[in-house]
Amino acid sequence: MGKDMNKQEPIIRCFNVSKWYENLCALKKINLDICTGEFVFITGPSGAGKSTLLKILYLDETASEGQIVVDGMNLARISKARMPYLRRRLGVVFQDFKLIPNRTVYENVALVLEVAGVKKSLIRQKVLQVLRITGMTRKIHALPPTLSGGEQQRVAFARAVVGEPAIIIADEPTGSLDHDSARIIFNLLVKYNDKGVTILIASHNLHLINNTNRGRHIHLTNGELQLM
Ligand SMILES: Nc1ncnc2c1ncn2[C@@H]1O[C@H](COP(=O)(O)OP(=O)(O)OP(=O)(O)O)[C@@H](O)[C@H]1O
Repeated sequence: MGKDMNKQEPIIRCFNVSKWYENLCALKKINLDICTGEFVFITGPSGAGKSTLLKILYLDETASEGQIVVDGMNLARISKARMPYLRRRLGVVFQDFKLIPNRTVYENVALVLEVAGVKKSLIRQKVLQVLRITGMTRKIHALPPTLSGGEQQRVAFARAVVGEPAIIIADEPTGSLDHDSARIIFNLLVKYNDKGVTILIASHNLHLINNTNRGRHIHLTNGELQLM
């Protein structure tokens, strides 16, 4: 299939997705298609439901109602055996990095591939490659607490992409970073999008959003979706 045709195919589909936390409705009947290779920004005020939507997509939460299909897999019906495969199709970047503090940069990134059973020599090759892309090679033996916030996020980014995901989901990845570090992370997202990776990013950083011609902008308010 040609690249242009590929772009038309939704890699994420949400049909009437709702999420309740007890009496609180965090998402209300969300309908959303995201095509392969798209770059999508989700904005909205605090409490609008951005993280909830992303968590459902990266399997950290389950929807209360509705149907979600990610990369052809219906999340409500996916078998336990297929779950690790789906997780590997997703690279997740968090605002607070979520690195393991007592493991080195190399070990943090390598862990993803070790869990997936990749052989050691290939792990080394892939980890070195993503550390080079993220500019973190010289900190390969450092522990995360000794790194700046921007450096920690670059390691977290390397960890998210080392398994060559089809989709990168980033929840406020630049939220705690200074402007230059935010720009580096944003440029990495753009670089991967250029390779065909689908990007879904929740961000308050209107400066970055407004300074790129890239992407579709989706706005959430009180759990309801508005296409911009
Ligand atoms: N585990 C939870 N239990 C109960 N309520 C929750 C839980 N997680 C989120 N909520 C509530 O759901 C609503 C949506 O929260 P969510 O974190 O998705 O918003 P958000 O748009 O990501 O906000 P922010 O920009 O501040 O991160 C909020 O009212 C929040 O308090």
